[in-house]
Amino acid sequence: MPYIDKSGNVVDKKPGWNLGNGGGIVGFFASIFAFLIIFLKSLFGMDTEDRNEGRSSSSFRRRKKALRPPAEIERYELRADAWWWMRKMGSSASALTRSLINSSNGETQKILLLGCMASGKTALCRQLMRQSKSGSPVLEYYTHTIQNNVLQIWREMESVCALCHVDLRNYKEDFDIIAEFRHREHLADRVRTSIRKLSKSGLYDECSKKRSFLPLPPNYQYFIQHTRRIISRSYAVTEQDILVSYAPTIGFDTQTLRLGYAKYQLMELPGHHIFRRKWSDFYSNTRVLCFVVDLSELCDEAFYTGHLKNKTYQIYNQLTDSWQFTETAFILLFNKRDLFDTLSVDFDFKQHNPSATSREETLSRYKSKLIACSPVGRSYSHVVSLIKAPNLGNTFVDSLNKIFKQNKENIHPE
Ligand SMILES: Nc1nc2c(ncn2[C@@H]2O[C@H](COP(=O)(O)OP(=O)(O)OP(=O)(O)O)[C@@H](O)[C@H]2O)c(=O)[nH]1
Ligand SMILES: [Mg+2]
Repeated sequence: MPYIDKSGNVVDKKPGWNLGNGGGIVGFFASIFAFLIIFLKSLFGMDTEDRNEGRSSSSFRRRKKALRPPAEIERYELRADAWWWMRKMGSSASALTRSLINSSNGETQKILLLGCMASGKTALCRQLMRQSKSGSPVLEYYTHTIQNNVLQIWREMESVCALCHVDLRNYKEDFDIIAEFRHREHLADRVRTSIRKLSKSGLYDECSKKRSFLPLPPNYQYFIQHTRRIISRSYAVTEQDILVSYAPTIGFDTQTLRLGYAKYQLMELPGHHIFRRKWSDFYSNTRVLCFVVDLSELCDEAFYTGHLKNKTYQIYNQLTDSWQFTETAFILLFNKRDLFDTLSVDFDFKQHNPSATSREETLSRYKSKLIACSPVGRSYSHVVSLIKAPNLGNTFVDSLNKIFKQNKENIHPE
């Protein structure tokens, strides 16, 4: 269209950028793009508080930097992020759990794993991940953990020998060497030599003749039997080593579990009482709560008269009473059946409970007590040995299928 410029001449086009015929369209999209950038920046660059106070996103970034998590948390990307959210949101983790659940097109369901310390939550994750081939373990990390388990057992053997009145005078120097050693990345040669000497000494056999079960870290029989292989220079981690190893979970751990076409977010929280205070921050949006019970506690005097008395029951009872789990399905896993079978042979149940008729009866009474406080119609229970559970995947999936099928039927009644 002809256009008259400032000097009065008739020109073909309006002065400015010559964008051709498509200029209008490009300009239109450019302005939409710019608008989108500004909109997204205001959405993610500043939080509500910052927007209200009109602070710039750079001041927000500076604040975020000041809230950096400690180095040990930063090593795990997801944990660092979660840690930051917890701090930012005043310790409420609901945003994090929402983001976990909403990931992958809303298909991911959150499964919360809870239970007392060393009950077997990590073992459950390991088995499920292994059987579903959802991920592979970081072997280097496990080498360190497993060697540390062995080191710990031989350190504690010194006090076990004293307890069992076994003469250890010839090995005092070796016990001192391993007691002083701080295990960082590799075992020192002198430590390998001392542990090897102790494992050949026969001290363990003498102690186990005097007491059928020794006060040593979990699965000590396995580690004692495999000591020489595990401390050797050419040690290669095996799947069984990983399953029996123990390193208390710190913070929290999440894994994505794939079972068939379904995807689940497994979230394990540590069982130590210090961390249990923080459990409730992670309750929201839990579809399934899997509570792991350590059956070997039944063969411990502390279960009847000491610190373990009613502990697991009370924790589970509180969970089932929580308003945040009114729609949550419960899976109760009675774990360490193998250990219960071994320990219960020599354990005098009658001494602690005169009405106990047999070990099986004690076990079933304990199960009934916990099942009785589980919510009706949405609870499932299984007795398992998580370290020897070739069909765990199927058992677990069975319960999950029932839970999700029921949920579907409730949402879409036919
Ligand atoms: N014998 C036996 N040991 C088991 C079984 N399940 C777990 N364990 C062992 O018990 C120890 C503790 O298991 P974890 O799974 O790490 O315990 P956790 O509940 O995650 O403990 P925290 O992270 O401290 O809360 C490990 O050495 C496991 O190998 C089982 O069925 N039988
Ligand atoms: Mg754990």
